[in-house]
Amino acid sequence: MARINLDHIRHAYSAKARAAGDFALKEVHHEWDDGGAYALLGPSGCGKTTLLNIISGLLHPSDGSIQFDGVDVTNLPTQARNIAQVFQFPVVYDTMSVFDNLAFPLRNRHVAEAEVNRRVTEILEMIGLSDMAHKRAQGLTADLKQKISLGRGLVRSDVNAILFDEPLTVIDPHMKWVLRSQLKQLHRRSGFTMVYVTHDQTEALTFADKVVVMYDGEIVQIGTPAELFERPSHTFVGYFIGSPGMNVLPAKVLGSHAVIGDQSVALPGQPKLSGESRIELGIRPEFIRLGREGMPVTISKVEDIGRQKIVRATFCGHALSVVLSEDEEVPSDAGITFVPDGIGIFADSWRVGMEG
Ligand SMILES: Nc1ncnc2c1ncn2[C@@H]1O[C@H](COP(=O)(O)OP(=O)(O)OP(=O)(O)O)[C@@H](O)[C@H]1O
Repeated sequence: MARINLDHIRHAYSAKARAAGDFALKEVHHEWDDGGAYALLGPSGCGKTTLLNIISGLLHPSDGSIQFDGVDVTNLPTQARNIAQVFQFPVVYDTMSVFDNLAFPLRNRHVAEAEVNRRVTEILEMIGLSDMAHKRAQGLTADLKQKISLGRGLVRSDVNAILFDEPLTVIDPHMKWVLRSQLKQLHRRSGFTMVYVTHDQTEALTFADKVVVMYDGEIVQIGTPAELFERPSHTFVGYFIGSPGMNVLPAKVLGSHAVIGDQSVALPGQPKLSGESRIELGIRPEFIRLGREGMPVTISKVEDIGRQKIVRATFCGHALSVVLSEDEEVPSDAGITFVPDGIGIFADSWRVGMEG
């Protein structure tokens, strides 16, 4: 396993790139822990695959360098980086049995046959393919073939890292859930450094210890699922993580109050602003209380989603969502209050600190 250092990495697909906007991946400078489970999460086109390909060696970054355990691998091809990869679509040897497909990376490295047997049997068990061990891969369905690809990615125990690029796309929804939990368990048991690309927040939040949220070519936050939920660093994180996402309301700040329309909201401290142009107040729907008192809102819809209700409303002319538990009532003449600790102030999209 290895610690991964991304040292001032940037990438542009055009050699003429100059301005920040020309870079598909803006500067990334981070150290990822040995044995960490990281998910790269973000919408299509935000640069996840570009970053993953730089780690795997499929792509040479325009600037910066990458180290595994302090060894510079920037100029090493994929084969020399000692990594395992699982792609979005299955890569299997059709003429081989399921067992031999998994054994291939081990036999290739001259691992003793007893150890091959032990590892392959363990992984087959984990991915639920023990019964098919001696069946030929040819003719199997796409999701069974993808399980073989996953198994092959997991079978070696001497890799620097395992990289997964949207590996569950072709797996049916129930199996997706099972495999995700098994991958998490395997990570706990094995301590592999794992990097997992996805645009699905459930997949990222269940798999990873640390979620790397990317937006428009930039890493906007690296945090535990709880940190992303409780203290999003950027309005995009607030909006992208959570369902519904964080409410983002244009605001003015006066000392330790925020003014939204004709309403004044007490803040947990005084935001440290320095002349930014766009100020917003962010609050998650879970941190808004709805009752007979408080600031006036106009409710447009109440959605029942089982153990919770989502109330859609308008507050000072802005759309707002509130999450209530199923037994909470929704008064006809409702008012809202914000839980102070759930409030964040964002200047030009980035969270600002507060004093006091
Ligand atoms: N080979 C390429 N040549 C030129 N531009 C590219 C190339 N590959 C990716 N891009 C551009 O770089 C940006 C980042 O793409 P990337 O594939 O890394 O995003 P992504 O987050 O992985 O998206 P997706 O989830 O759709 O795969 C996008 O604007 C994309 O159009």
